[in-house]
Amino acid sequence: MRGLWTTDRVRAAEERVLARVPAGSLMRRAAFGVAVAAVDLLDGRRRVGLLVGAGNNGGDALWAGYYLLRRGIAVSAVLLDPARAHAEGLAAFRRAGGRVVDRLRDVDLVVDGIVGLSGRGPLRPAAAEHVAHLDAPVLAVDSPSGVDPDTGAVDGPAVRADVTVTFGCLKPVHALADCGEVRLVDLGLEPELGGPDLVELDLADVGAAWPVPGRDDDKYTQGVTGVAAGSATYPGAAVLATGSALLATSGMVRYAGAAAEGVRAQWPEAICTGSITDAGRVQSWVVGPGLGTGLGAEDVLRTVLEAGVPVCADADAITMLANNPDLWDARDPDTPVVLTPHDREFERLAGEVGPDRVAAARRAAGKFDAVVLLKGHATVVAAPDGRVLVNRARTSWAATAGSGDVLSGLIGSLLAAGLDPLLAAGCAARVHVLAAELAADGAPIPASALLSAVPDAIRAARREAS
Ligand SMILES: NC(=O)C1=CN([C@@H]2O[C@H](COP(=O)(O)OP(=O)(O)OC[C@H]3O[C@@H](n4cnc5c(N)ncnc54)[C@H](OP(=O)(O)O)[C@@H]3O)[C@@H](O)[C@H]2O)[C@@H](O)CC1
Ligand SMILES: Nc1ncnc2c1ncn2[C@@H]1O[C@H](COP(=O)(O)OP(=O)(O)O)[C@@H](O)[C@H]1O
Ligand SMILES: [K+]
Repeated sequence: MRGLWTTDRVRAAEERVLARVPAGSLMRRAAFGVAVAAVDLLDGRRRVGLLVGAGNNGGDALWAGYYLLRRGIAVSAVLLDPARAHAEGLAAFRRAGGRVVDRLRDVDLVVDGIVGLSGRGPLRPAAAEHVAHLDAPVLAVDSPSGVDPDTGAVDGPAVRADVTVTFGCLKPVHALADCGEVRLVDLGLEPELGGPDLVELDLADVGAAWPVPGRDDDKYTQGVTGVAAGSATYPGAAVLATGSALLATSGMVRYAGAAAEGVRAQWPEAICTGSITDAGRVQSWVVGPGLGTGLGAEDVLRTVLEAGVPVCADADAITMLANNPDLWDARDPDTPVVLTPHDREFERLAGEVGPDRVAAARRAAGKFDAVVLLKGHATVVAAPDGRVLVNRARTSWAATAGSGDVLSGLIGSLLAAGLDPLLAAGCAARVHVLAAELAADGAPIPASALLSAVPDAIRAARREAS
């Protein structure tokens, strides 16, 4: 489990540490870490260019330049705002033989010290101009400049980093945006930070939490998942959601709906019925994928919300809740609900997502007293109590029709097994991403292939945990 802290929390912790350590020592430690990473990336090559902004991020870069110069590496620096360049860092850089230049030329590595924790908005034109012409690998100091450190939002020119060296702790940008490989330099900040603002689950956490049958378990004790999905028009969604529930845990899966025949043909082990009213007892419901939004579908959603078991509401269920908020009245207030919108569904339900996806998911989770899993390359899962899990995909192969149906089945099965709804959604998202990666292995895949890779992904997670 990796914690991530927002910049205001980092600053507060830094202030407390700075009060008891010699001035400049934190910056030099940070810069030394940058220099070590730079040497590693240079792999024997010897020319480094620094892009130096107006604040301490630029100071880090200049001090890193100083350490590199002392190792015999040639370092040149562009000062984007010469009058405000970090004075001690610049003096040390010059003393060690560093050259200040107008433009970086013929370098093997670029160190991005344009802006860090105080960065807001895209790169300003002068900085953007330098970044646009880079052709060497980039090491970002603390965070890639132009990417918002608290939200990961990119709204214009930004640095694309191959490696990011950050200090003290991870910040939201490191989980929400592409920072290349992220390396953390210890500054002794940890004891001053308090609980994290966001958490990223490791595969081992997921493996440890994933339910597996014990000695005394049978098909009922592990939780029965109910799937109310699909329609005559969209039977595929039912097949995928039921299948993923079946592959995720060894408990029973019941399917209720108009796609019963198709589901039965594909999954003989699923207990299928044409109507929700005679579905039998379940410990969770997945509702929505391919269900439609007509009156019959509304009745299904109402029945599921009234059932008093945890519900994963996806796709058409979200649209129905957005169009007809009275449907919420059917829900017993103690029933946990996990909503899994993509951006357009989110907008229907709770307004525009905006650049701060974590804030948006938190807002909706509070509003609906539900866990909200906001889909995307970085998936954000927010609980009504403010806890947030983030899960960034390393590839985008999951961006294929039907892959959301697989995700909802995974969540439903974990809810049936009794996992905390936030953890259920977070674990499902992690396994979903891994299944997509394993299935794709470099080539596009349909959602059914992603589904087939779910057992391999769970196996990999459980191996990490053992
Ligand atoms: N605190 C500590 O103990 C330690 C801190 N450390 C380091 O300090 C860094 C934070 O430094 P910081 O607070 O001085 O600001 P920083 O991020 O360098 O920004 C500088 C100025 O840039 C400008 N600017 C803003 N947006 C911009 C944009 N889009 N494009 C271009 N320019 C933009 C804006 O200036 P403005 O022109 O708006 O006045 C802003 O004030 C932190 O990330 C870490 O690297 C480490 O040494 C470890 C110890
Ligand atoms: N660019 C992307 N990178 C990684 N994963 C993505 C990307 N775009 C979408 N996904 C994932 O793919 C799934 C798509 O779900 P959804 O939009 O509901 O599709 P569908 O309704 O067709 O099943 C989600 O889990 C989402 O997080
Ligand atoms: K930077």
